[in-house]
Amino acid sequence: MRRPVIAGNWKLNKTIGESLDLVRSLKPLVAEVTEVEIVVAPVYTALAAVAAELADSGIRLAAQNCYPEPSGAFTGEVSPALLKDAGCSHCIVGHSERRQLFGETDAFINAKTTSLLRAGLQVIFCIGETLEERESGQMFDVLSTQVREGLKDLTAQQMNNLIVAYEPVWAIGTGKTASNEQAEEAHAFIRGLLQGCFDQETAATTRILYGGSVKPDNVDGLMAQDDIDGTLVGGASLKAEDFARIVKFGKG
Ligand SMILES: O=C(CO)COP(=O)(O)O
Repeated sequence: MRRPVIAGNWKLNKTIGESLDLVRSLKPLVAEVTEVEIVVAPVYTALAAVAAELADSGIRLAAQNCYPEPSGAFTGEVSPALLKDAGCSHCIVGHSERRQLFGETDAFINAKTTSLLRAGLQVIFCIGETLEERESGQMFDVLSTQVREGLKDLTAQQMNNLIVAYEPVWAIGTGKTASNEQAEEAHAFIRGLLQGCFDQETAATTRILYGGSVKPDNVDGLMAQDDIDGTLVGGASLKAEDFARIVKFGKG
């Protein structure tokens, strides 16, 4: 049984005060939900304040990025241990915005993933193809490379602390969600890749989230798919009511 995960990636949005307002609104709306792992990812500067606000809730805290080195002359960077110190249990890596805007490679994402796992954090590992890659028939090759290179040298045991997020780049922030069938096809393929890289049990137990224009009105169909174990939500996670509805998927 894979426990569903609904994660909100707030990206570069919200002051500390606005972040606190959002979690204060969210907490009572999802207080009864126990069967879903709920995660929110504010900006770095709001992490510690949000962690304190979440202490009496089951909602978990993620960072949106990290740097793989533990300390040293890396101006402007934040290590996994410092994220843990700020109250994070999770960290997102490999988001397409970081791959595209900041030139992050699979090798760098692999270094971050390894470092986070060593520090005892849960990793939300993002992959996904662009529209051009999909339309030119490269989607499966792209996903395969991202999985193989990004998860290189990890053990099956480490995979217990890793969640994959499939986010087709063409569906992010565009309002164009992948159809249920398109998403399921990619998720089933990714599960097959995990079996090839690790073993059958790892493939069967790893949660694979879908991300890209997830909204209250499309989450139920996505979550009804066999290989979709949760969602990574951008825009709709910035409104407490919308995010709470997504957390309560399938309950109309
Ligand atoms: O990138 C995303 C989550 O990481 C998805 O963003 P949107 O839900 O705004 O499309």
